[in-house]
Amino acid sequence: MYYCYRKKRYIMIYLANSREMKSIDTYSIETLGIPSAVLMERAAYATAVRICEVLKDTEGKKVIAVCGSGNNGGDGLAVVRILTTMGVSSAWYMAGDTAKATKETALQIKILENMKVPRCRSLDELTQADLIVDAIFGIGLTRPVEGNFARTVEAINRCRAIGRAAVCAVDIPSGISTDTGQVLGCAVEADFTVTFGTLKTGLVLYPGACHSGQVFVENIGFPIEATDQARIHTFAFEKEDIVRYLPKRQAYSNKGSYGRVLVIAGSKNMAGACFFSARAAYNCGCGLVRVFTVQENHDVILEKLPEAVLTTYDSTLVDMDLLDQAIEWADSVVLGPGLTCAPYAVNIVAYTLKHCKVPLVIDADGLNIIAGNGSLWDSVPQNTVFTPHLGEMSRLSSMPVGQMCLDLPKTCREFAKNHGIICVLKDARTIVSDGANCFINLSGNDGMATGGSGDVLSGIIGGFLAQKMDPLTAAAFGCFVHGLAGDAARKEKGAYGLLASDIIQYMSKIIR
Ligand SMILES: NC(=O)C1=CN([C@@H]2O[C@H](COP(=O)(O)OP(=O)(O)OC[C@H]3O[C@@H](n4cnc5c(N)ncnc54)[C@H](O)[C@@H]3O)[C@@H](O)[C@H]2O)[C@@H](O)CC1
Ligand SMILES: Nc1ncnc2c1ncn2[C@@H]1O[C@H](COP(=O)(O)OP(=O)(O)O)[C@@H](O)[C@H]1O
Ligand SMILES: [K+]
Repeated sequence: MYYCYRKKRYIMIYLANSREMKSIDTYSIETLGIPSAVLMERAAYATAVRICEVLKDTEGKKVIAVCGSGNNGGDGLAVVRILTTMGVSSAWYMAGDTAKATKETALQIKILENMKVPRCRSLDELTQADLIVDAIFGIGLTRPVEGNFARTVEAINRCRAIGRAAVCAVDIPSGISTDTGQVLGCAVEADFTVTFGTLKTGLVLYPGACHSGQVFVENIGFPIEATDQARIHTFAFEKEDIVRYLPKRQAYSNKGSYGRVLVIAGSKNMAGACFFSARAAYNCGCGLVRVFTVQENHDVILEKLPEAVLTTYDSTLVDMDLLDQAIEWADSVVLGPGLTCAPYAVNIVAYTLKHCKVPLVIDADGLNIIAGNGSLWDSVPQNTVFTPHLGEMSRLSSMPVGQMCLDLPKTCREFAKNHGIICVLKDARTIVSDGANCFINLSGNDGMATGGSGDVLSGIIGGFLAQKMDPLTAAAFGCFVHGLAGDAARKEKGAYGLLASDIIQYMSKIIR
């Protein structure tokens, strides 16, 4: 859960990487002249207030801050001073070398020494804490945590694991990469994180999101122009964005006004994929959906989705004229769910890629067919939306899943850039990129790891594309709506029994 201070100007949530965050910091301090100590004071004050809120009654409670020698450590030391002045019993432990302290951190040490605030000399003393402040590393972490630092991180985690102390991470849990959310060596597990200025990508990407606990984003006085000049390129939708981005309905309109989606999907014994995709496209407001599928699916689709227009084919002899007419008719095309990789399906994919002039979403077997037939890349239209899960992405890019996971935003962005497409890299935190900007989807839950869930997503994206949304927005916004519908379904049905059809059903609670 993320608590952001209300933004005055920005729509969507901004997610900074370490370079962008440092740029905001440096610009505020060096160009605008805001003293570093002022920012540090506000950061520490905001953290101290959150700590008091979490501790509720601070009487008899003890807080110990574990600090590095960088400015993250400086924040931690200032937290100890502020808590002390608030009457909270507090102490500090230096995990870093004081001789290497930054000027701001050295100043904080000096003040604590002048105030005679107790300093812990051994990690064993951490067991006396009711709350540990993790201020070893922030956005300045550059390499794996090892040696004494690793032992310190482990000591903090031990205190938490035995239920002795709660842990508050300052800015980001120490050991979590600000850019990728990966654990560099080892990392602190926090109950909550107080982060400054803006969310960081490492706080929302897994496993960083699990290490961060509840995240509070605090305004510490970075001016808006400092954020603007940093050119943050990663965003996330939030609930308030739904009304802003949803295609508008007009009283003076008809079904032709909201676009026509062609769903090329399904095969013998795979009727569900076309049903899910087609139904989801209807549910996001498009005017007409045509399903292009094998003749064996005729009756079941008509029964399950009588609203759909049907074009069926004989898979032993696909009539490409029928396919051509269907493509001509459409305002957007969804290609691939449940299609199989049979030779006739390869022909359908090849024909569609070559002749489709409207926005296209390629999913599931559409992706597998391209992965298995490299020459098809030549006919993929620019800005086509690809929706691979990690396995499909591995087939498409020949990159092992483990390697992709080291930096999912980079994997997604580079794939999109290299191929001139929009990539929707589906995972617990789906990433969407056009090769330049990235969206990280913050909605959704593990109940959605269920058959057909991806078919629903491709239908939603196709539905928004038909309503003239630009492909990047349709892809990112589609993921957000899909996840919110999954969250609403989970709330009422729980995670275990959640089915793809529930996601479709709950869509109408999200977009109305
Ligand atoms: N300018 C300021 O005064 C502000 C600083 N802020 C805080 O400052 C933090 C960033 O401070 P810094 O840039 O000093 O960076 P950090 O305090 O995150 O730490 C960087 C230091 O640790 C070293 N280091 C990196 N990885 C290491 C590893 N694995 N093992 C051992 N040493 C390692 C680096 O060489 C560097 O000396 C933010 O996260 C935030 O908490 C905020 O309070 C905002 C204002
Ligand atoms: N743990 C999770 N948290 C959030 N979303 C998830 C999670 N697991 C799966 N999803 C979402 O569910 C969908 C699954 O898609 P996909 O793997 O293609 O399923 P299928 O092939 O069964 O249709 C994706 O949109 C993915 O982001
Ligand atoms: K930290």
